[in-house]
Formats: sequence, C-alpha cells, structure tokens
Amino acid sequence: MSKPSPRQPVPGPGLVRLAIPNKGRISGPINELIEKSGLHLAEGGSDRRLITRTRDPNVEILFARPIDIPEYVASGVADLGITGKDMVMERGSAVEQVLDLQTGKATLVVAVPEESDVETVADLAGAKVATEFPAITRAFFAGHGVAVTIVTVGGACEATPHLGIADAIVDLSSSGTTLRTNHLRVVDEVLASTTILVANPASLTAKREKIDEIVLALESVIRAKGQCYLMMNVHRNALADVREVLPGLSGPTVMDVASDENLVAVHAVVKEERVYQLINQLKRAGAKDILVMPIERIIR
Ligand SMILES: Nc1ncnc2c1ncn2[C@@H]1O[C@H](COP(=O)(O)OP(=O)(O)OP(=O)(O)O)[C@@H](O)[C@H]1O
Ligand SMILES: O=P(O)(O)OC[C@H]1O[C@H](OP(=O)(O)OP(=O)(O)O)[C@H](O)[C@@H]1O
Ligand SMILES: [Mg+2]
Repeated sequence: MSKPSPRQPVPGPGLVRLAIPNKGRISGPINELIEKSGLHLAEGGSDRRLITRTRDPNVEILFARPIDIPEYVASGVADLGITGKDMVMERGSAVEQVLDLQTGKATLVVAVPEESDVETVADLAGAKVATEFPAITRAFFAGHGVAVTIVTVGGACEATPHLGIADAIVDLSSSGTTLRTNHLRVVDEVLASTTILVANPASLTAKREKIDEIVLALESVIRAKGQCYLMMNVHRNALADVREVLPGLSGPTVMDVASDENLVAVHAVVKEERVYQLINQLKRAGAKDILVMPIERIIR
C-alpha cells in the first residue's frame, strides 16, 4: 500500500499525526523533547511549515497554536497533541490525557489589586473579571455560586484592573513576577497546568501500537531529565564505604576491572542536583577516576 499523503485532512490508518505548538513559550521545550526522543523533525520544523515529517515515516508533526491543538485532536485532524492542560480545559475538548510532560508549569489564579478589600472568591460577587480563559473562569465562579461578569481579553490581562476594565483577573502565574510587578495579590487558585500529551480517543484504539511507541519514547526522555550517570573506579577494600554513599539510589552496578584485580568499576544513576555533594563524598570514601555523564533516555 502506498504511503498516505501528508496533505490528507485526516491522517490515514498507517500514519500518526502529532500536533505541537508552532510558537510561544512551550514550543522550544517541546521541540527539544521531540528531538531527544529520537523522532527528529525531518526539515527542522520552520515557522512557516504546517506539516513536517519525522525520522519515523509513520509519524508526522503538525504545527499549530497551543489553543487550537485540543480541537484538532478531538476532531481527528491530529491523532495526538502536545499543549497546556489549561488549553485543553478551556476548550473542553473530548481528548484523553496520555502523558504529563512535567514542563510548562503554571497556575491559573484569581488575583486582585493589592489594595483591594477582596479576601475570598465570594467577595467577588457582582465583580468584573478579566481573563484569557473565559470558559474555565465561568465554570470556576459558577462552581462557587458567585455571579460575575467576564471580560475576555487576548493578553496583558494584569493591566486591566489598573485601567478600570476589571476588578479582578484570572490569569496564569508561574514565577509570580508579572503579578508582583502589577501589584496584584492572589485570592485563589483555579487550575494547576503543565504541558500534556493528549490523544484522540478513536486513534488511541485504532493506532495503539504506534501511539505506544511514541509515548514510550517521550516518557524515556522525561524520566532521564535531571538524572546523571556516574562511573568510577574503586579499590576493593573501599567498596563498602563507597556503597554507603550510594545506597538508596538506583544501582549501583559493580564490575571487575580486567587490567587490575584490586579495582572494581562502580556505575550508578543519580539525581543531577546531588552530584556536586556526591562526588566529594565519593572521593573521600576512596573512589577515583569519577566520570559524570548526562543521560538522554531511560527505557523501562
Ligand atoms: N508563565 C507562563 N505564563 C503563561 N503560560 C505559560 C507559562 N508557563 C507555561 N505556560 C503555558 O504555555 C502555554 C501557552 O503558551 P504561550 O502563552 O507562549 O502561547 P500563546 O499564548 O499562544 O503565545 P502568546 O502569549 O505569545 O500569544 C499555556 O498552555 C500555558 O499554560
Ligand atoms: O508569573 P510569571 O512568570 O511572570 O508569568 C506569568 C505571565 O506569563 C504569561 O504571559 P505571556 O508572556 O504569555 O503574555 P500574555 O499575557 O500576553 O499571553 C501570563 O499571562 C502572565 O502574564
Ligand atoms: Mg500567553
């Protein structure tokens, strides 16, 4: 059978189409994840390109706006999509979350000017609330039984209270810098968002094998993040001391060194944040020739 054309509106049975952001803050990390997973964008994924092949002839990438991705996946234009959980909730799309990519962390919060009298969500009854997320905001206030007027904006939401357009906002905060800069204070949290992989429910059944392959590849990169591989040589009589420093971590693997029967090679996977401390402890315990290496993927 000939390979389905990438111009087909809906990908054929032999092809999995994965939608990813074409721009914005999460697009860089997602592109990096795709590269590390071994899929590799065949043509580098330029800004102007809509669909790009990957190293796997049965997987192609569709570039789209993060907010459009949930609907593209729900309608079957794409089988899989990577976007923010906030985007999926806002669109209320019929997609299934397959994986949390554990990046793009941000919290959707209700905030008011620092000098406001508002202390709780209930205090906002009758208020005007500006947001880029009208559906989530509507559901949140309805859930609290608080009637508000929603003012939908396309961005720069934090400016609206100071312009007299709104009394409160529902917007994303991650470092908290934008809220602080705009003298806004958090009243409540609406949603914790991360970047997620979602699937079209029908594709999940019909294309299970290929989707599992993609999930495995992406998962292996996520698992390796923040982990390092340590290799060292240890004198046999210092092995017990070195093991003391390493327990609790995965491994260690201990191997004979062919050229010196008094030495063993010790390998272990450790958290990157612990490496600085560990290498000093390991040296004191008698380890030498310590190598610290990055890990690209961990497949279980
Ligand atoms: N600090 C943050 N602020 C806003 N969105 C963030 C943040 N961190 C992660 N994200 C996530 O990024 C995704 C949207 O990214 P971004 O705002 O770059 O796209 P965009 O809104 O399409 O671009 P732009 O805001 O430039 O128009 C959302 O899913 C959001 O949850
Ligand atoms: O807590 P912080 O780290 O400061 O991040 C939060 C800010 O980032 C986002 O803005 P974005 O850059 O997407 O611009 P926009 O508001 O115009 O969408 C979000 O809407 C906040 O304004
Ligand atoms: Mg934005």
